[in-house]
Amino acid sequence: MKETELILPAREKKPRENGLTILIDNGAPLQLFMDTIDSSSDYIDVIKFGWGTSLVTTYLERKLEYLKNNEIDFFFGGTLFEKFLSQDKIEKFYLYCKKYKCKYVEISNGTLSISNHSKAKFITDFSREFTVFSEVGNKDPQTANIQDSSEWLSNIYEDIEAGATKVITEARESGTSGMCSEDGDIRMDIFDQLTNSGIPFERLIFEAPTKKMQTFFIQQVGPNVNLANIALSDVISLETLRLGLRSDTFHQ
Ligand SMILES: O=C(O)[C@H](CS(=O)(=O)O)OP(=O)(O)O
Repeated sequence: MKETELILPAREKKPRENGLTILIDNGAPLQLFMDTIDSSSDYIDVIKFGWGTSLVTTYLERKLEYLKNNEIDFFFGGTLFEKFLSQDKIEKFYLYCKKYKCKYVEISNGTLSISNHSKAKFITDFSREFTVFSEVGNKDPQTANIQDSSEWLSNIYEDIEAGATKVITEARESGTSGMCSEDGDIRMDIFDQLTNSGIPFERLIFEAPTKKMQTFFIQQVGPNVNLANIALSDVISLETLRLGLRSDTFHQ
């Protein structure tokens, strides 16, 4: 960032624990991927290869090499974990993560119908060898709608207890389920419950694919809120929101 006399919010330098920006790669072409990193690596902490895209991505190894050279971490989307689990092949998922030298693993139950308790057992198992990001919330809007805020809270506690380093709140790539209503509004019952719970925000990562969601979390939690499912094209835009350099958060 350029030096000026402006007074702006402090941001931890990388590698940081708070204020993480986690991008979602939904299968971007290699050149676009590398250009994004070249232009903005100071503002990218982790890249998630969304759902099962890592299986289909031709240049996965080259992307991983590029991330390593730029000190950016990565993980595979939780849906991939769920896919292996649905076919009773968790050992193969473990080997897949080892093969690609993953440091992080996402453990979720947003699509596959397993209890949070079962999910928590996998969190414990995987946390012996990986840093686990768990995910809470359902991808199906109808199922998500009937998950009340106390269920969210107890699931988050259970995940942390089981060994999750941070817990991701579901919103999908579209921001239309999990912690969001179908029209993209954040469910305030869940957010308020989280705020009142005393769980440090550092332990949470909010999926926030839209500017509206990013603005909300920056306003409510602060510039160093952890945000995920950020599009490759939104890195600089998000950083300016964090810094109060855009109208939406100008008066923070
Ligand atoms: O949970 C997510 O945010 C993503 C993306 S989407 O829900 O498929 O749009 O899934 P994941 O498997 O965690 O990448």
